[in-house]
Amino acid sequence: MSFFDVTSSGKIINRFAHDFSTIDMQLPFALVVIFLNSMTNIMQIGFCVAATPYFLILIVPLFGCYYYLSAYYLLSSREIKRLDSAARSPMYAHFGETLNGLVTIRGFDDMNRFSMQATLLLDQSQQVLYLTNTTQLWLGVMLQLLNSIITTFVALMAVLQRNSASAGLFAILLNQISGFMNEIETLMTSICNLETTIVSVEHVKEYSELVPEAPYEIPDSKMGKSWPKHGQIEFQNYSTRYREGLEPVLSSVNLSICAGEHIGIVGRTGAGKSSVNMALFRIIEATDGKILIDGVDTSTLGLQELRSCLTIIPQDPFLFEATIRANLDPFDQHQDADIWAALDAASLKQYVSSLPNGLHQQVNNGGENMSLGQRQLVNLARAMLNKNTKVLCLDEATAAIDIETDNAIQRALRKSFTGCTVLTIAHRINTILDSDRILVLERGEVAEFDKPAVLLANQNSIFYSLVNSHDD
Ligand SMILES: Nc1ncnc2c1ncn2[C@@H]1O[C@H](COP(=O)(O)OP(=O)(O)OP(=O)(O)O)[C@@H](O)[C@H]1O
Repeated sequence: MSFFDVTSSGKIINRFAHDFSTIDMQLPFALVVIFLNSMTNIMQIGFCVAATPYFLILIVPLFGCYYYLSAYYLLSSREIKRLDSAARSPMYAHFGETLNGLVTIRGFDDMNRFSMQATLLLDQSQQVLYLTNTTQLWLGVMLQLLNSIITTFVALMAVLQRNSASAGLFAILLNQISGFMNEIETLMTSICNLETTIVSVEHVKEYSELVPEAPYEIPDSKMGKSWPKHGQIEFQNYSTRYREGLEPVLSSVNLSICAGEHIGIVGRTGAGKSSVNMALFRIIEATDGKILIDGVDTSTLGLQELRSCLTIIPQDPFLFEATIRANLDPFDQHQDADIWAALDAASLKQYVSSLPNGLHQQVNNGGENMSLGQRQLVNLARAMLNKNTKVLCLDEATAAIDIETDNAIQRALRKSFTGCTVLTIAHRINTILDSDRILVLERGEVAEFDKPAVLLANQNSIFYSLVNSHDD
């Protein structure tokens, strides 16, 4: 995930669009042109040398000049290619962001600003094309200059050798030299193109060497489908951070959560509440210590095995571009009756029944055609369908829902997930007051962890002050 944190979407689109198209379309073409032109050049040089051995005198300085010119040209063209790639990324990123935010942009009547910015970014990316064309023109002019010098040299030789060589032979030689120059020019441009297209190969290679997540599957894993049986969670001296070089977001956390316990997690913004879920699902890996679920160290499991056994309703509800049914049951494992029951428990039955296509109503990309609250409820219903889960994480899952529906959902959650270990990050503190224990986090450390009544009895506790500040 740290890769996506630090890499813009425009940069990724650029790699998959521009760099791949360069490798697919230009690279093979450049290779073929280089091969064909080299063969033609060798034959032409052979012919010229056979016609007059004086041509050999020209070859060494000629290649010296070509070498110097191509090295000089390549220095700039390589950098220009990099600039070209860098100038395209903001354009792609802007385009993607505009598509995602179309509704908001139209809502704020800000179309002009976005279209002007798009034009500006397009212009900026085209400026580099101008540089590419001018450097190529420069190379063409220099090569033509060399061509004229050599042609003049051969013509001079023809005058000097007018008594010993035939005019016809020199006419053929001059003709060959002009052809040779054209071929050399194409060859050099192709070598330079090859060098610059290699930058795209470099880019793709860089991505192919990124360090991947931990293995999805561990061969011969002995966990089986019944794990976890109880849902007991233990953090042992656990520390983690989002990326190398950043401060830890959880430090030396020691917690023991019993099977079936309901834990409310509170703390100020940025205290590390969501990071607990990230750590449980191994979206971020431990820098120290470990997490045990039913006595099994989660770092020894395959990611697929671990994540499919836990259930989360995240802060940002995620919906696929598919029907409501496919969103609730992506692997088509449940009967319609179970899906309706889950929708009923999540207070969504009435809404889905009122839709023209019911369960088969299409959901737009990211759930754009639903309100945030409805998206959260669909996520909730999806979790409720997964009755076998033993660990449920709720990350401010009902933040966008009105209080009445929230209360109904809290009741439904308790009913649907009896016997499950539930970790709830609460937006409304009253929804976690009846938890078995409350975990208060402060700057990534466990500040308090006890029964709500015990924490509320202590007027100096952070939880006490949080509850009272909410009452205000
Ligand atoms: N993707 C990320 N990359 C780097 N740092 C991050 C990332 N996500 C969160 N953090 C940092 O980690 C710390 C803990 O964040 P976390 O989201 O766990 O806090 P939180 O208590 O859930 O906050 P909130 O109540 O606002 O959701 C914060 O300082 C935050 O800036």
